[in-house]
Amino acid sequence: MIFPEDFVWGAATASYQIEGAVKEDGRGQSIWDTFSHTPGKVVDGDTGDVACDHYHRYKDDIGLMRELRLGAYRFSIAWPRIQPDGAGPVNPRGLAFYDKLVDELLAAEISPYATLYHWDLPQALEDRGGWTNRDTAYRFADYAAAVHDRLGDRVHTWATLNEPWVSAYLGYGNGVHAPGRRDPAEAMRSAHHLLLGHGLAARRLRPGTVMLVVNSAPVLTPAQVGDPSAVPSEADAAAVHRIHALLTRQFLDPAVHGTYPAEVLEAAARNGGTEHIRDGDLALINAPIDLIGINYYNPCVVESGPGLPADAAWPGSEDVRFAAADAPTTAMGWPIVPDGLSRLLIRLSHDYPEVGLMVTENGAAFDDVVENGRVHDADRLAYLDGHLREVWRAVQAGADLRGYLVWSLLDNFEWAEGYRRRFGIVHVDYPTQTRVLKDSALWYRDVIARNGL
Ligand SMILES: N=[N+]=NCCCCNC(=O)[C@@H]1[C@H]2[C@H](O)[C@@H](O)[C@H](O)[C@@H](CO)[C@@H]12
Repeated sequence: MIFPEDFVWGAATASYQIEGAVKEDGRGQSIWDTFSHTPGKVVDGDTGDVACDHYHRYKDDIGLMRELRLGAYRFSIAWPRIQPDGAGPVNPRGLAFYDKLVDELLAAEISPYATLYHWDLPQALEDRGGWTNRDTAYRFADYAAAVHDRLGDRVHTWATLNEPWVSAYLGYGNGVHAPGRRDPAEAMRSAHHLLLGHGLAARRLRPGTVMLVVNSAPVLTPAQVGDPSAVPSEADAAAVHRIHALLTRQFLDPAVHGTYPAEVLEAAARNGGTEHIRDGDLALINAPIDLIGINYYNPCVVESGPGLPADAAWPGSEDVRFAAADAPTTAMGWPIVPDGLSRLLIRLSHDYPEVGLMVTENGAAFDDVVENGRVHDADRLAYLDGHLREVWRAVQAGADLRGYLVWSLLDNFEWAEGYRRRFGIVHVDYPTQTRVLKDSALWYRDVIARNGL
């Protein structure tokens, strides 16, 4: 299975998950600093205070990327390093870190892909309402412009947001993520303002290549997981349609087509109203973009039935029951369904033919053991192999798929799960900060070398 000649192979990380140095060089506090230091929010009371100490070790980490022959490295920029209070003058020492990071990547012949927002909102903006406050969208656009002014001569691929669904519905809906608020109306307002920020920022990142990165999944009934030809009941088909609208179309329809699905407008009307959606907003959100970044881990399995009554993560899903998949699971409890990725990519390439696609995250957490300086992570290697075969199938089926970025380069701070969940193809021993290439990394290096499986 050989991929197109210009297919991009890479890896992805995010600032709060790997950098550490949370008080260094003028960095301001983010909502994840606040959240992780709030007792009970993160497993084992873990925080991103040190993480992988990438802020100080980035040159060695880029050396590992070069050893793996990565063509691209997707990282995120910590807004609180650039504008400690989320607005106003740029902090030169904060920007200087990313300036050096980019130069080191280019010297290693690795293309820098920068994500502007991977969840570490400046706390000062949250103190003024965060993403429930429309003004935050405008602050985000100013921040994006300031970073692009400095790095845009060398960074040519930009992601505005990482997974606005997670930011809105886990941050403001069920409170599992920072800032830990639990209000479905606030979650829906936040989703809209995140999209507004995306649209405003996208216009200020040209002439770069601009993408919106979403967590997406094929929404399937239990029967469809193993049998794509299974025909759902009318009620189950309605449940599938609704969740696909809430999870994926809520973000891609506005961004690519300048429209909201009726299901989203109805859910908003029943959860706080739609006053926050002002005339002209959809035109602002619908800024031209080049790529959709797809973060895929597992399918979303649903059927009709009593919904999760107070689950503010899914307002508008009252008559949908989330079901288990008949499949093995990763250490996160997420079902392993490789063909879910090809089914998703082919569906999205049909629904949004105007834009290209890139797999911007795909990977798996499994418990790792270091033995004799090696990590034989056969489960992770099998997960990646199986999913890459599906990526290849999607390309063969005609999807305009530009590349694949594995999540993640390094074991890192896995949000509310802390450090106990390891997604890296490179093992990190946190007490010593020693890096070890796992078997999956050695395998991935060979995949890149032969441009295929
Ligand atoms: N209800 N519910 N649904 C929960 C769906 C959440 C899916 N999680 C992701 O996609 C996150 C993405 C993130 O970019 C990265 O920063 C995370 O480390 C990985 C691994 O967790 C994935």
